[in-house]
Amino acid sequence: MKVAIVGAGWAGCAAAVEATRLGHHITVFEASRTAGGRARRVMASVAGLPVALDNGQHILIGAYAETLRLMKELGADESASFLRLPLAMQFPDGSGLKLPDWPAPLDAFAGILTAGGWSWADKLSLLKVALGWRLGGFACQPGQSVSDLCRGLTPGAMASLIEPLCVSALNTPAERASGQVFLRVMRDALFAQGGGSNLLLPRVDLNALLPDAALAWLAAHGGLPRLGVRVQSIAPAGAGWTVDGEAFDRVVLACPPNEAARLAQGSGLAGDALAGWIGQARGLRHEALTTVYLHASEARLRQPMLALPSSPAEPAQFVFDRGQLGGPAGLLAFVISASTGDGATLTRQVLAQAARQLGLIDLRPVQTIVEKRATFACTPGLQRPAARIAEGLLACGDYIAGPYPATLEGAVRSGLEAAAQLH
Ligand SMILES: O=c1ccn([C@@H]2O[C@H](COP(=O)(O)OP(=O)(O)O[C@H]3O[C@@H]([C@H](O)CO)[C@H](O)[C@H]3O)[C@@H](O)[C@H]2O)c(=O)[nH]1
Repeated sequence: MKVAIVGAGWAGCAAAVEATRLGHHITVFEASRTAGGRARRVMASVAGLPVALDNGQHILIGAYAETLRLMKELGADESASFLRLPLAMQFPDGSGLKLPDWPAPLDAFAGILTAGGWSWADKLSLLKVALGWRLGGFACQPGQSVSDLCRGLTPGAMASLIEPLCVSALNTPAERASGQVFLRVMRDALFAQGGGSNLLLPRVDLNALLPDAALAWLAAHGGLPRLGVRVQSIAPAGAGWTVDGEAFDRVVLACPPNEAARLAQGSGLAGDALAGWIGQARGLRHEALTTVYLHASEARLRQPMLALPSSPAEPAQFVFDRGQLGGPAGLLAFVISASTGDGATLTRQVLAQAARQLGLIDLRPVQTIVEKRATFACTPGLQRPAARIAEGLLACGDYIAGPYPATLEGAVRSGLEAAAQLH
């Protein structure tokens, strides 16, 4: 079939590659001049030299099987692309969780028992709550928040593990984050088999991880990536659809939910199902994510990634040493998940946080990137739109109904699923 894919973020790239592999003829329409969407390369300059940053620091975990499989299929070498480490969430003073390289779930239990800086009350409360989640099959009521799930935990265990894990994985603070989705992440991150809990820290920029290879693969397999083309309208036409007047058998909307809703609404189709889909897509709330890049040539962290104690005045929850991850020495990426406020204020706050918590007083701002609609707010009981919008019209993206929060794996899986539904 002749298929149009609107959007070349990670979901659109996955859909396009998989659909081509299944024998369809693909045209990708991407509004921007580059692929990657909300997980893309941004060029900057450090000490007068060009350097590739990311619009947001991302990490993957070993359980992201579909993303890793697709990257491999596109020719990526995992060890060149990522630094793979056992799961650790350690703070600058060395406190926090570090899993030994043991089989799950022994690694998680041993990691909790040996965590530095935690009191016995913290450890026992975590073991008890984690055991309860495991015995309950990592399930809870849809309306429960992460804070609801953690009522038995000490404030120390909340502050040093659950809150940073929750805000980094769901980009939503624990008190308003979905307990169901969080438990799925915990199951995969802390109790997965075969290296599933490993952290995969990118050594290359986000475009080099997947989107560039996907577009090159598509071009080599007869696909037509059209960059810099923002689709204005789609419309049903016989058994198929048109995209800006051009005929296709099927259309996959791989653009963000508000844009997918714009195109679906403008298609002229009517009906309760379509109105319901548009309502759900437009009803999603979003969370921002800010990455503050700072540099000082002699700055080096004790580990490539550290958790940071955070508060409204010291907003970064994590810092990554890009110098240990293939970037220039001394380049640090401070991540503020679920961020609020403007870039200038956040940069000032992070400079002060880095000086106080890391003793780094010579850091200079490189670039601050505020992604205002970085992810959907992953709240309890959230009804996410389905992949099928109407006959012959599908959607994919990190926001489509699925077990994961807004992650690269969620986006990729949704793209693969849309391709599988093309019949
Ligand atoms: O009219 C339009 C509007 C937008 N686009 C392009 O669509 C692309 C959408 O990609 P993206 O927003 O990146 O969404 P996707 O679901 O593929 O993947 C994201 O999920 C997150 C994940 O949640 C972790 O943060 C990840 O960052 C992304 O991979 C985009 O390129 C728009 O320019 C269009 O073509 N036409």
